[in-house]
Amino acid sequence: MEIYDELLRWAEDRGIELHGVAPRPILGRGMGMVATKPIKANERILLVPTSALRSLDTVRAKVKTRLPKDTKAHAILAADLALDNPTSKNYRPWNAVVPSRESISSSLPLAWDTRLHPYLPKPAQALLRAQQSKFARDWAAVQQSSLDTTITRQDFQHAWLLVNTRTFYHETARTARLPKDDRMVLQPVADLFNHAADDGCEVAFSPASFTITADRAYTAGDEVCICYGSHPNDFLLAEYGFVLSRNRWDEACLDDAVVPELSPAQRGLLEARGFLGGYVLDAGTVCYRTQVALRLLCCASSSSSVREWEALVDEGEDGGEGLQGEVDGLLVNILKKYRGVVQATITELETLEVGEAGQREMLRTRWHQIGVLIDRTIERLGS
Ligand SMILES: C[S@@+](CC[C@H](N)C(=O)[O-])C[C@H]1O[C@@H](n2cnc3c(N)ncnc32)[C@H](O)[C@@H]1O
Repeated sequence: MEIYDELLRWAEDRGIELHGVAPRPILGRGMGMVATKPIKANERILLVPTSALRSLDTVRAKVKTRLPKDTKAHAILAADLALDNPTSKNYRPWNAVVPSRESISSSLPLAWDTRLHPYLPKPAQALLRAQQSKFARDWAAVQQSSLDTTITRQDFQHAWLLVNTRTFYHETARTARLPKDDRMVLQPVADLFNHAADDGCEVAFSPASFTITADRAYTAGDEVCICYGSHPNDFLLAEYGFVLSRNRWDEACLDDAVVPELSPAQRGLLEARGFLGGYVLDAGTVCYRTQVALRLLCCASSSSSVREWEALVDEGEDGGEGLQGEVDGLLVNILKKYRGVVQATITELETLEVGEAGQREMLRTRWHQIGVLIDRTIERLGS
Protein backbone atom coordinates (compact mmCIF):
# COMPACT_ATOMS: atom_id res chain seq x y z
CA MET A 1 0.00 0.00 0.00
CA GLU A 2 3.02 2.26 0.09
CA ILE A 3 2.38 3.45 -3.45
CA TYR A 4 -1.14 4.50 -2.44
CA ASP A 5 0.15 6.39 0.61
CA GLU A 6 2.52 8.18 -1.71
CA LEU A 7 -0.34 8.88 -4.14
CA LEU A 8 -2.39 10.42 -1.34
CA ARG A 9 0.50 12.62 -0.18
CA TRP A 10 1.06 13.69 -3.79
CA ALA A 11 -2.69 14.36 -4.17
CA GLU A 12 -2.78 16.46 -1.01
CA ASP A 13 0.07 18.59 -2.33
CA ARG A 14 -2.09 19.30 -5.40
CA GLY A 15 -5.11 20.35 -3.38
CA ILE A 16 -7.05 17.09 -3.86
CA GLU A 17 -9.26 16.53 -0.80
CA LEU A 18 -10.52 13.12 0.31
CA HIS A 19 -13.05 12.97 3.15
CA GLY A 20 -13.64 9.55 4.67
CA VAL A 21 -12.57 7.44 1.67
CA ALA A 22 -9.27 5.78 0.77
CA PRO A 23 -8.05 3.44 -1.99
CA ARG A 24 -8.14 -0.29 -1.14
CA PRO A 25 -7.83 -3.48 -3.19
CA ILE A 26 -11.27 -4.91 -4.05
CA LEU A 27 -11.54 -8.55 -5.07
CA GLY A 28 -12.03 -8.82 -8.85
CA ARG A 29 -11.98 -5.05 -9.44
CA GLY A 30 -8.36 -3.98 -8.93
CA MET A 31 -8.46 -0.98 -6.62
CA GLY A 32 -11.54 0.84 -5.43
CA MET A 33 -12.50 3.51 -2.91
CA VAL A 34 -13.62 2.38 0.53
CA ALA A 35 -15.22 4.35 3.37
CA THR A 36 -12.75 4.75 6.25
CA LYS A 37 -15.45 6.16 8.58
CA PRO A 38 -19.24 6.47 8.49
CA ILE A 39 -20.27 8.81 5.66
CA LYS A 40 -23.60 10.64 5.58
CA ALA A 41 -25.75 11.08 2.48
CA ASN A 42 -24.84 14.30 0.62
CA GLU A 43 -21.41 14.54 2.29
CA ARG A 44 -18.69 15.61 -0.12
CA ILE A 45 -16.10 12.85 -0.25
CA LEU A 46 -13.71 14.10 -2.93
CA LEU A 47 -12.67 17.38 -4.47
CA VAL A 48 -10.20 17.60 -7.33
CA PRO A 49 -9.23 21.17 -8.23
CA THR A 50 -9.16 21.86 -11.96
CA SER A 51 -5.43 22.56 -11.64
CA ALA A 52 -4.89 18.86 -10.68
CA LEU A 53 -6.59 17.45 -13.79
CA ARG A 54 -4.50 15.81 -16.46
CA SER A 55 -5.89 17.36 -19.62
CA LEU A 56 -4.98 18.87 -22.98
CA ASP A 57 -3.73 21.85 -20.94
CA THR A 58 -1.14 19.74 -19.10
CA VAL A 59 0.07 17.76 -22.14
CA ARG A 60 3.69 18.65 -22.76
CA ALA A 61 4.16 21.09 -25.64
CA LYS A 62 6.63 18.77 -27.36
CA VAL A 63 3.89 16.11 -27.58
CA LYS A 64 1.11 18.42 -28.72
CA THR A 65 3.09 20.26 -31.36
CA ARG A 66 4.57 17.14 -32.95
CA LEU A 67 1.25 15.42 -33.55
CA PRO A 68 -0.81 16.25 -36.67
CA LYS A 69 -3.12 19.28 -36.13
CA ASP A 70 -6.39 17.31 -36.25
CA THR A 71 -5.30 14.67 -33.68
CA LYS A 72 -8.10 13.76 -31.24
CA ALA A 73 -7.85 14.49 -27.50
CA HIS A 74 -7.88 10.74 -26.78
CA ALA A 75 -4.74 10.25 -28.88
CA ILE A 76 -2.97 13.33 -27.50
CA LEU A 77 -3.54 12.25 -23.89
CA ALA A 78 -2.51 8.67 -24.70
CA ALA A 79 0.68 9.82 -26.45
CA ASP A 80 1.50 12.04 -23.45
CA LEU A 81 1.04 9.07 -21.08
CA ALA A 82 2.98 6.66 -23.28
CA LEU A 83 5.90 9.06 -23.57
CA ASP A 84 5.88 9.98 -19.90
CA ASN A 85 8.89 8.71 -18.08
CA PRO A 86 7.40 6.47 -15.34
CA THR A 87 9.57 8.27 -12.81
CA SER A 88 8.78 11.81 -14.02
CA LYS A 89 8.34 14.07 -11.02
CA ASN A 90 4.96 15.43 -12.13
CA TYR A 91 3.03 12.17 -12.27
CA ARG A 92 5.21 9.41 -10.80
CA PRO A 93 2.80 8.50 -7.94
CA TRP A 94 -0.14 8.34 -10.37
CA ASN A 95 1.83 6.41 -13.02
CA ALA A 96 2.72 3.91 -10.28
CA VAL A 97 -0.90 3.01 -9.46
CA VAL A 98 -2.58 2.77 -12.87
CA PRO A 99 -3.24 -0.81 -14.03
CA SER A 100 -0.30 -2.55 -15.66
CA ARG A 101 -0.15 -3.44 -19.32
CA GLU A 102 -0.85 -7.10 -18.41
CA SER A 103 -3.97 -6.28 -16.43
CA ILE A 104 -5.31 -3.91 -19.10
CA SER A 105 -4.72 -6.39 -21.92
CA SER A 106 -6.26 -9.25 -19.95
CA SER A 107 -9.47 -7.39 -19.31
CA LEU A 108 -10.14 -5.24 -22.39
CA PRO A 109 -11.36 -7.00 -25.55
CA LEU A 110 -9.45 -4.58 -27.82
CA ALA A 111 -6.24 -6.16 -26.54
CA TRP A 112 -7.49 -9.79 -26.59
CA ASP A 113 -6.47 -12.43 -29.09
CA THR A 114 -8.61 -11.45 -32.07
CA ARG A 115 -9.83 -15.06 -32.41
CA LEU A 116 -11.95 -14.41 -29.30
CA HIS A 117 -13.69 -11.39 -30.83
CA PRO A 118 -16.36 -13.37 -32.72
CA TYR A 119 -17.49 -14.76 -29.35
CA LEU A 120 -18.45 -11.30 -28.08
CA PRO A 121 -22.17 -10.56 -28.23
CA LYS A 122 -23.15 -8.42 -31.21
CA PRO A 123 -23.42 -5.01 -29.40
CA ALA A 124 -19.97 -5.54 -27.86
CA GLN A 125 -18.58 -6.44 -31.30
CA ALA A 126 -20.01 -3.21 -32.74
CA LEU A 127 -18.37 -1.15 -29.97
CA LEU A 128 -15.13 -3.03 -30.47
CA ARG A 129 -15.15 -2.28 -34.22
CA ALA A 130 -15.61 1.43 -33.43
CA GLN A 131 -12.70 1.29 -30.95
CA GLN A 132 -10.52 -0.53 -33.50
CA SER A 133 -11.09 2.15 -36.09
CA LYS A 134 -10.46 5.01 -33.60
CA PHE A 135 -7.34 3.27 -32.34
CA ALA A 136 -6.05 2.75 -35.91
CA ARG A 137 -6.66 6.45 -36.65
CA ASP A 138 -4.88 7.54 -33.44
CA TRP A 139 -1.94 5.17 -33.89
CA ALA A 140 -1.56 6.44 -37.48
CA ALA A 141 -1.40 10.01 -36.08
CA VAL A 142 1.42 8.99 -33.74
CA GLN A 143 3.28 7.26 -36.55
CA GLN A 144 2.94 10.31 -38.81
CA SER A 145 4.21 12.61 -36.07
CA SER A 146 7.76 13.59 -35.32
CA LEU A 147 7.43 12.13 -31.81
CA ASP A 148 9.95 9.78 -30.25
CA THR A 149 9.76 6.70 -32.47
CA THR A 150 10.66 4.28 -29.68
CA ILE A 151 7.01 4.27 -28.63
CA THR A 152 5.61 0.87 -29.65
CA ARG A 153 2.10 -0.01 -30.69
CA GLN A 154 1.74 -1.93 -27.40
CA ASP A 155 2.90 1.08 -25.33
CA PHE A 156 0.44 3.29 -27.13
CA GLN A 157 -2.39 0.78 -26.85
CA HIS A 158 -1.86 0.49 -23.08
CA ALA A 159 -1.96 4.28 -22.70
CA TRP A 160 -4.93 4.55 -25.10
CA LEU A 161 -6.93 2.02 -23.07
CA LEU A 162 -6.02 3.77 -19.81
CA VAL A 163 -7.50 6.94 -21.30
CA ASN A 164 -10.54 4.98 -22.53
CA THR A 165 -11.30 3.56 -19.09
CA ARG A 166 -10.25 6.43 -16.80
CA THR A 167 -11.33 9.75 -18.32
CA PHE A 168 -14.19 11.96 -17.21
CA TYR A 169 -16.27 14.33 -19.29
CA HIS A 170 -15.17 17.92 -18.61
CA GLU A 171 -16.26 21.13 -20.24
CA THR A 172 -14.62 24.53 -20.00
CA ALA A 173 -15.21 27.67 -22.07
CA ARG A 174 -12.28 26.53 -24.24
CA THR A 175 -13.18 22.84 -24.63
CA ALA A 176 -16.87 23.63 -25.28
CA ARG A 177 -15.75 24.49 -28.81
CA LEU A 178 -14.33 20.99 -29.33
CA PRO A 179 -16.37 17.95 -30.41
CA LYS A 180 -17.97 16.24 -27.38
CA ASP A 181 -15.61 13.28 -27.32
CA ASP A 182 -12.62 15.65 -27.14
CA ARG A 183 -13.83 17.10 -23.83
CA MET A 184 -12.12 14.53 -21.67
CA VAL A 185 -9.73 14.72 -18.74
CA LEU A 186 -7.89 12.32 -16.49
CA GLN A 187 -8.51 12.79 -12.79
CA PRO A 188 -5.88 11.33 -10.52
CA VAL A 189 -7.54 9.70 -7.46
CA ALA A 190 -11.11 10.18 -8.73
CA ASP A 191 -10.25 7.51 -11.28
CA LEU A 192 -10.02 4.94 -8.49
CA PHE A 193 -13.80 4.85 -8.03
CA ASN A 194 -15.40 1.72 -9.47
CA HIS A 195 -18.78 1.57 -11.21
CA ALA A 196 -21.87 1.04 -9.06
CA ALA A 197 -24.56 -1.53 -9.71
CA ASP A 198 -26.98 1.05 -8.23
CA ASP A 199 -26.97 4.85 -8.62
CA GLY A 200 -23.56 5.61 -7.11
CA CYS A 201 -22.22 8.90 -5.81
CA GLU A 202 -22.85 12.12 -7.64
CA VAL A 203 -20.07 13.47 -9.84
CA ALA A 204 -20.19 17.18 -10.70
CA PHE A 205 -17.82 19.74 -12.10
CA SER A 206 -17.53 23.51 -12.14
CA PRO A 207 -14.80 25.74 -13.60
CA ALA A 208 -12.97 25.38 -10.24
CA SER A 209 -13.19 21.67 -9.47
CA PHE A 210 -14.64 18.20 -9.77
CA THR A 211 -16.53 16.94 -6.74
CA ILE A 212 -17.94 13.57 -5.72
CA THR A 213 -20.79 13.57 -3.19
CA ALA A 214 -22.21 10.58 -1.28
CA ASP A 215 -25.57 9.45 -2.69
CA ARG A 216 -26.48 7.70 0.57
CA ALA A 217 -25.02 6.80 3.96
CA TYR A 218 -22.03 4.42 4.00
CA THR A 219 -20.52 2.58 6.94
CA ALA A 220 -16.77 2.19 7.41
CA GLY A 221 -15.49 -0.61 5.15
CA ASP A 222 -18.20 -0.19 2.44
CA GLU A 223 -16.98 0.25 -1.10
CA VAL A 224 -18.05 3.67 -2.40
CA CYS A 225 -18.76 3.80 -6.13
CA ILE A 226 -19.82 6.25 -8.81
CA CYS A 227 -21.94 5.47 -11.86
CA TYR A 228 -20.23 5.39 -15.26
CA GLY A 229 -23.65 5.63 -16.96
CA SER A 230 -26.76 3.47 -17.45
CA HIS A 231 -24.88 0.86 -19.44
CA PRO A 232 -25.83 -2.72 -20.30
CA ASN A 233 -23.19 -5.39 -19.69
CA ASP A 234 -22.15 -5.64 -23.37
CA PHE A 235 -21.12 -1.97 -23.16
CA LEU A 236 -19.29 -2.45 -19.85
CA LEU A 237 -17.48 -5.47 -21.27
CA ALA A 238 -16.30 -3.74 -24.45
CA GLU A 239 -15.46 -0.37 -22.89
CA TYR A 240 -14.34 -1.28 -19.36
CA GLY A 241 -13.55 -5.00 -19.41
CA PHE A 242 -16.06 -6.24 -16.82
CA VAL A 243 -19.71 -7.23 -16.44
CA LEU A 244 -21.95 -6.70 -13.41
CA SER A 245 -23.76 -9.68 -11.93
CA ARG A 246 -26.73 -7.44 -11.10
CA ASN A 247 -27.33 -4.72 -13.67
CA ARG A 248 -30.72 -3.10 -13.94
CA TRP A 249 -29.75 -1.63 -17.32
CA ASP A 250 -28.78 -4.96 -18.81
CA GLU A 251 -30.32 -6.15 -22.06
CA ALA A 252 -29.82 -8.92 -24.62
CA CYS A 253 -29.54 -8.28 -28.34
CA LEU A 254 -31.98 -10.36 -30.40
CA ASP A 255 -30.75 -9.53 -33.91
CA ASP A 256 -29.28 -12.98 -34.44
CA ALA A 257 -32.56 -14.51 -33.28
CA VAL A 258 -34.98 -12.38 -35.28
CA VAL A 259 -33.20 -11.31 -38.48
CA PRO A 260 -32.67 -14.88 -39.81
CA GLU A 261 -36.46 -15.39 -39.55
CA LEU A 262 -37.15 -12.52 -41.96
CA SER A 263 -37.47 -12.99 -45.72
CA PRO A 264 -35.51 -10.63 -48.01
CA ALA A 265 -38.79 -8.78 -48.75
CA GLN A 266 -39.55 -8.37 -45.03
CA ARG A 267 -36.02 -7.12 -44.39
CA GLY A 268 -36.54 -4.59 -47.19
CA LEU A 269 -39.83 -3.37 -45.66
CA LEU A 270 -38.22 -3.00 -42.24
CA GLU A 271 -35.11 -1.31 -43.62
CA ALA A 272 -37.20 1.19 -45.58
CA ARG A 273 -38.83 2.27 -42.31
CA GLY A 274 -35.62 2.21 -40.22
CA PHE A 275 -36.67 -0.87 -38.24
CA LEU A 276 -34.16 -3.49 -39.40
CA GLY A 277 -32.05 -4.72 -36.44
CA GLY A 278 -31.34 -3.20 -33.04
CA TYR A 279 -33.74 -5.68 -31.39
CA VAL A 280 -33.33 -6.07 -27.61
CA LEU A 281 -35.07 -7.34 -24.53
CA ASP A 282 -34.39 -6.52 -20.90
CA ALA A 283 -35.56 -8.08 -17.64
CA GLY A 284 -39.14 -6.89 -18.11
CA THR A 285 -39.75 -5.77 -21.68
CA VAL A 286 -39.21 -6.59 -25.33
CA CYS A 287 -38.36 -3.42 -27.26
CA TYR A 288 -40.74 -1.75 -29.70
CA ARG A 289 -38.44 -2.43 -32.67
CA THR A 290 -38.69 -6.15 -31.97
CA GLN A 291 -42.48 -5.88 -31.74
CA VAL A 292 -42.55 -4.19 -35.14
CA ALA A 293 -40.43 -6.94 -36.73
CA LEU A 294 -42.46 -9.72 -35.11
CA ARG A 295 -45.74 -8.21 -36.28
CA LEU A 296 -44.44 -8.21 -39.81
CA LEU A 297 -43.54 -11.88 -39.40
CA CYS A 298 -47.06 -12.54 -38.14
CA CYS A 299 -48.47 -11.12 -41.39
CA ALA A 300 -47.02 -14.06 -43.28
CA SER A 301 -48.66 -16.66 -41.07
CA SER A 302 -51.92 -15.18 -39.83
CA SER A 303 -55.05 -13.24 -40.56
CA SER A 304 -53.32 -9.87 -40.16
CA SER A 305 -52.13 -8.16 -43.29
CA VAL A 306 -49.19 -6.02 -44.29
CA ARG A 307 -51.70 -3.14 -44.36
CA GLU A 308 -52.33 -3.67 -40.63
CA TRP A 309 -48.58 -3.73 -40.05
CA GLU A 310 -48.25 -0.43 -41.88
CA ALA A 311 -51.01 0.96 -39.65
CA LEU A 312 -48.95 -0.05 -36.64
CA VAL A 313 -45.77 1.57 -37.92
CA ASP A 314 -47.36 4.69 -39.39
CA GLU A 315 -50.26 5.32 -37.03
CA GLY A 316 -49.47 3.31 -33.88
CA GLU A 317 -52.52 0.99 -34.36
CA ASP A 318 -51.59 -2.03 -32.26
CA GLY A 319 -54.10 -4.54 -33.63
CA GLY A 320 -55.49 -5.43 -30.20
CA GLU A 321 -54.86 -8.24 -27.71
CA GLY A 322 -55.43 -11.07 -30.18
CA LEU A 323 -52.54 -9.98 -32.34
CA GLN A 324 -50.34 -9.38 -29.28
CA GLY A 325 -50.95 -12.99 -28.21
CA GLU A 326 -49.85 -14.18 -31.65
CA VAL A 327 -46.73 -11.97 -31.52
CA ASP A 328 -45.81 -13.24 -28.03
CA GLY A 329 -46.25 -16.86 -29.12
CA LEU A 330 -44.01 -16.32 -32.14
CA LEU A 331 -41.38 -14.61 -29.98
CA VAL A 332 -41.37 -17.49 -27.48
CA ASN A 333 -40.69 -19.94 -30.34
CA ILE A 334 -37.92 -17.74 -31.76
CA LEU A 335 -36.36 -17.33 -28.31
CA LYS A 336 -36.45 -21.08 -27.63
CA LYS A 337 -34.55 -21.64 -30.86
CA TYR A 338 -32.04 -18.86 -30.07
CA ARG A 339 -31.55 -20.20 -26.53
CA GLY A 340 -30.02 -23.27 -28.22
CA VAL A 341 -27.55 -21.00 -30.07
CA VAL A 342 -26.63 -19.26 -26.79
CA GLN A 343 -26.07 -22.61 -25.08
CA ALA A 344 -23.94 -23.85 -27.99
CA THR A 345 -21.76 -20.72 -27.67
CA ILE A 346 -21.27 -21.38 -23.95
CA THR A 347 -20.36 -25.02 -24.66
CA GLU A 348 -17.94 -24.02 -27.42
CA LEU A 349 -16.23 -21.56 -25.06
CA GLU A 350 -15.73 -24.38 -22.55
CA THR A 351 -13.50 -26.32 -24.95
CA LEU A 352 -11.86 -23.37 -26.73
CA GLU A 353 -8.15 -22.88 -26.05
CA VAL A 354 -7.72 -19.43 -27.60
CA GLY A 355 -6.85 -16.42 -25.39
CA GLU A 356 -6.67 -16.46 -21.60
CA ALA A 357 -8.83 -18.62 -19.33
CA GLY A 358 -10.16 -15.48 -17.58
CA GLN A 359 -11.23 -13.94 -20.91
CA ARG A 360 -13.11 -17.10 -21.92
CA GLU A 361 -14.69 -17.19 -18.47
CA MET A 362 -15.81 -13.57 -18.91
CA LEU A 363 -17.43 -14.48 -22.24
CA ARG A 364 -19.15 -17.54 -20.74
CA THR A 365 -20.47 -15.42 -17.89
CA ARG A 366 -21.82 -12.89 -20.37
CA TRP A 367 -23.55 -15.52 -22.52
CA HIS A 368 -24.97 -17.12 -19.41
CA GLN A 369 -26.49 -13.74 -18.42
CA ILE A 370 -28.01 -13.45 -21.89
CA GLY A 371 -29.43 -16.97 -21.49
CA VAL A 372 -31.03 -15.97 -18.19
CA LEU A 373 -32.66 -12.86 -19.73
CA ILE A 374 -34.06 -15.03 -22.53
CA ASP A 375 -35.30 -17.76 -20.15
CA ARG A 376 -37.11 -15.17 -18.04
CA THR A 377 -38.84 -13.73 -21.10
CA ILE A 378 -39.87 -17.20 -22.31
CA GLU A 379 -41.28 -17.89 -18.86
CA ARG A 380 -43.09 -14.54 -18.67
CA LEU A 381 -44.62 -14.66 -22.16
CA GLY A 382 -45.15 -18.40 -22.35
CA SER A 383 -47.27 -18.72 -19.22
C1 LIG B 1 -11.81 4.16 -13.53
S1 LIG B 1 -11.08 2.63 -13.22
C2 LIG B 1 -11.53 2.30 -11.57
C3 LIG B 1 -10.35 1.89 -10.69
C4 LIG B 1 -9.73 0.56 -11.02
N1 LIG B 1 -10.46 -0.51 -10.37
C5 LIG B 1 -8.26 0.48 -10.62
O1 LIG B 1 -7.83 -0.53 -10.07
O2 LIG B 1 -7.54 1.42 -10.90
C6 LIG B 1 -12.13 1.62 -14.23
C7 LIG B 1 -11.75 0.16 -14.24
O3 LIG B 1 -12.03 -0.42 -12.98
C8 LIG B 1 -12.60 -1.72 -13.12
N2 LIG B 1 -13.99 -1.67 -12.61
C9 LIG B 1 -14.74 -0.58 -12.36
N3 LIG B 1 -15.93 -0.90 -11.84
C10 LIG B 1 -15.96 -2.23 -11.75
C11 LIG B 1 -16.94 -3.18 -11.30
N4 LIG B 1 -18.13 -2.80 -10.81
N5 LIG B 1 -16.63 -4.49 -11.36
C12 LIG B 1 -15.43 -4.90 -11.85
N6 LIG B 1 -14.46 -4.06 -12.30
C13 LIG B 1 -14.72 -2.74 -12.23
C14 LIG B 1 -12.54 -2.03 -14.60
O4 LIG B 1 -11.33 -2.69 -14.85
C15 LIG B 1 -12.54 -0.65 -15.24
O5 LIG B 1 -11.97 -0.64 -16.52
